[in-house]
Amino acid sequence: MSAEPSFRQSVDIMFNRAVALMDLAPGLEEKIRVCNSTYTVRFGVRLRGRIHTFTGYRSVHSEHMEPVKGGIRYAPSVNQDEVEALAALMTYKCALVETPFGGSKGGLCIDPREWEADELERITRRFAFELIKRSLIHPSQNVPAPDIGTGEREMAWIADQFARMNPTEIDARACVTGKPLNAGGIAGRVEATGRGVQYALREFFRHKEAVDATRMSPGLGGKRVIVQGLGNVGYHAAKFLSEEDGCLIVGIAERDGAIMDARGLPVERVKEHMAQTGGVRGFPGADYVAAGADVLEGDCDILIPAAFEAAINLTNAERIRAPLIIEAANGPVTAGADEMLRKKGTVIIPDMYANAGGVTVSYFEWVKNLSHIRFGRMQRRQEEGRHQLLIDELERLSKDTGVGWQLSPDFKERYLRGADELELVRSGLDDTMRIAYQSMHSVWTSRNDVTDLRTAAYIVSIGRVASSYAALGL
Ligand SMILES: NC(=O)c1ccc[n+]([C@@H]2O[C@H](COP(=O)([O-])OP(=O)(O)OC[C@H]3O[C@@H](n4cnc5c(N)ncnc54)[C@H](O)[C@@H]3O)[C@@H](O)[C@H]2O)c1
Repeated sequence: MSAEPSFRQSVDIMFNRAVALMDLAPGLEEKIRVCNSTYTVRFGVRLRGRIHTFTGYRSVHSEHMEPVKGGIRYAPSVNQDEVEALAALMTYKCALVETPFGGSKGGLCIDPREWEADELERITRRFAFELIKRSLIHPSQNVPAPDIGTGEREMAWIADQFARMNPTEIDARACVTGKPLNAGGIAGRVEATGRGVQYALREFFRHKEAVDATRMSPGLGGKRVIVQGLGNVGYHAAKFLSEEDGCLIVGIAERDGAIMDARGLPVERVKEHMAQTGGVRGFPGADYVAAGADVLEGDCDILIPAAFEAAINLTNAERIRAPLIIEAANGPVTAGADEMLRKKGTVIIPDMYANAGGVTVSYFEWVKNLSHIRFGRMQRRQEEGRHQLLIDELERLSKDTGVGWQLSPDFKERYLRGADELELVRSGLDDTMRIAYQSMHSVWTSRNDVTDLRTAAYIVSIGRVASSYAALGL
């Protein structure tokens, strides 16, 4: 059995498979594939009576559109290969869901659980300082977002650091997305990636050819799901899926092991248990398995790896039983495992599509910051006016024709209320996930030489990046 390629090589292998089926201008393939630049910084922060040196990265994969976009990850294992792979995936993801960004990604080698909040704030501000002074954080150049180990809190610190260093920049808040609502964030960003996974699955199950390929019944009802990682993405995906009629979360794998319950796990209570105890072990009423990764091989309909890359690899791919895998994490299936699974007939909904909900809503947040107005604030009055006209007309018709019907007060109230920001964000996300799926699906089902969704997704994305280069020049 051959050794696993690195994460970066894995992404390139998948890219090359798609490019072989495309007719790109000579040399363009290489220009699209390579990472434009990666900045490495080592900086010191005085903490706990001594200087601690930290290593961070910000990689820019493609600037065919600017700003470039991609999260900042805090984990001890962060390295250049990883951020470059993640930055490349960002380029393809943004192209697939048509957010007008190039791809980037950053990371800091740190275990955030080892530091107090005030220490993390100092480390984050210092890291942000290094990136801001090189325009690697900037509203029109490079816009980070949360990833593993970071969230709203870190994004608020970064935004504030940028504002302090650029006091006259009116668009300062647009330098980063995933901020808290009261610091320029947008409703629905925290849940966005998990919500996107739910919308992606709903759309997948609407297409007969897709469902047939999994040999499952249509719809999400009755589906048994196993999730790996109950962090931001995994928790929201599991929670929203458990709210779908008849869909059961039968297994959750976390750092400290996994829990199983064929009757369905109550996701919010599991999350509360994790917050109190630090893990899933000891969750009442569920079976506990110490070797958490084994649960990925369990009997289920949908497997959702939502923790980290290479979770499904050459050592376990053959034993994966789920007919459908949706890659909520980035790169959870290695190139070798991907090949094995394709041969077995497992359908994989690829990461660049499956977890694109995050960057989609980040795009909405960035637009909101640049326009300096909450979504729905102006539309609401306008909508109310139009809805009132319709209601008046219906009531007049009812009177004139003598047909005795009336709109219920409850209907009027709901109809007149107008959309709020969360509804607008969710509907924009749903539209995006549907349209992106359809673009991938039509390549998958219309070409005999394309046998999987990942290759189809790459073909759509690479084609769009290539068109940008053709329009702009290099
Ligand atoms: N946050 C986003 O908006 C976003 C967007 C797109 C993609 N992603 C991708 O989704 C994945 C998860 O990101 P996140 O933001 O949810 O991170 P997170 O830090 O919030 O959650 C990660 C979870 O995985 C768990 N975990 C760690 N090691 C594990 C192990 N060995 N087995 C099982 N669980 C383990 C952690 O305990 C944690 O609960 C990453 O690949 C990330 O790049 C995140």
